[in-house]
Amino acid sequence: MTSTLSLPPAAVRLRGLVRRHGDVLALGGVDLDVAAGTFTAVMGPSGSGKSTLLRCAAGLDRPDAGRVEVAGTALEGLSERRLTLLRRDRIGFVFQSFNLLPTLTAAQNVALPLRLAGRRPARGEVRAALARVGLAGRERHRPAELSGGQCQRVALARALIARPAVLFGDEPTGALDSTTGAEVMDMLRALVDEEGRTLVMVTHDPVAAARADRVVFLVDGRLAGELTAPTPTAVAARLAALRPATGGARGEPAGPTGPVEPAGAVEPAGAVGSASPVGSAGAPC
Ligand SMILES: Nc1ncnc2c1ncn2[C@@H]1O[C@H](COP(=O)(O)OP(=O)(O)OP(=O)(O)O)[C@@H](O)[C@H]1O
Repeated sequence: MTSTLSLPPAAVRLRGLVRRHGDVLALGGVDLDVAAGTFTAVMGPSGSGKSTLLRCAAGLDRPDAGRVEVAGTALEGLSERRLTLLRRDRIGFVFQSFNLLPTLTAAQNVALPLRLAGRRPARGEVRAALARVGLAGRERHRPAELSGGQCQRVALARALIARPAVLFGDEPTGALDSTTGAEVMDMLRALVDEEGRTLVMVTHDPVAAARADRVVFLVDGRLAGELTAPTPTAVAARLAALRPATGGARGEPAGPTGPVEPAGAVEPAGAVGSASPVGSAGAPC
């Protein structure tokens, strides 16, 4: 038996991950391990491949080469059906846009992944999930009756209801004002500290990234270092140091060695918290 096999599996293990979008090399061979029960932030200039990395790691996108393991299960070679089941049962996802179904109440939105799995929620399960994110008493509210921060909390409760092995977040506070975003970050941090959840989050915000245990940096689809025990100042300084090499600040295309196309909005069509592709009828609050 090799020493690798004797180690407990990482919650997420990426090896040699390559993903092309046409002529664009979005990921150029990424190796990354995420330990269970930790909070990892992914940062980098616009177009550096952060969303692509997250989507591949969460089984929402298939890499062209390389290996993805989530909670010890290798994703390559899984049929679409088995991949869908894995996403449904083992992976949670929250996005910048909350993707709540506007005609459903908060409780119905949270229960949706269970319903889609053919499971009736246990008595009190949905109520408890909403209470966990500070929304006790809001069960019957529809998204239009909730603030943006409350909608993101509903999305969070929905992502967690099936108790996924890993929660992925793609700029989960990106649509929120700083105070509300900080509240959501408090909640995410508490999920790791108090419940041992594993969280991997893409963000552009050094303050949000500094809530993580570890920040990994991507440039031109490749890992470009990491920070442990990050502070906002250290994260911002590292980001600033990355930018000259890649041609500019956020929103500018990467430099000559980088991707040749402008960054596209990578909206995860149809994802509703559990990473199951179950329709895209959700609308922001
Ligand atoms: N579906 C797609 N089709 C074509 N090109 C794509 C697609 N998705 C991503 N890309 C390209 O791949 C590269 C990486 O994109 P990605 O969205 O992963 O970067 P990012 O770091 O998340 O960017 P941002 O911070 O702007 O969201 C970019 O050049 C982008 O334009």
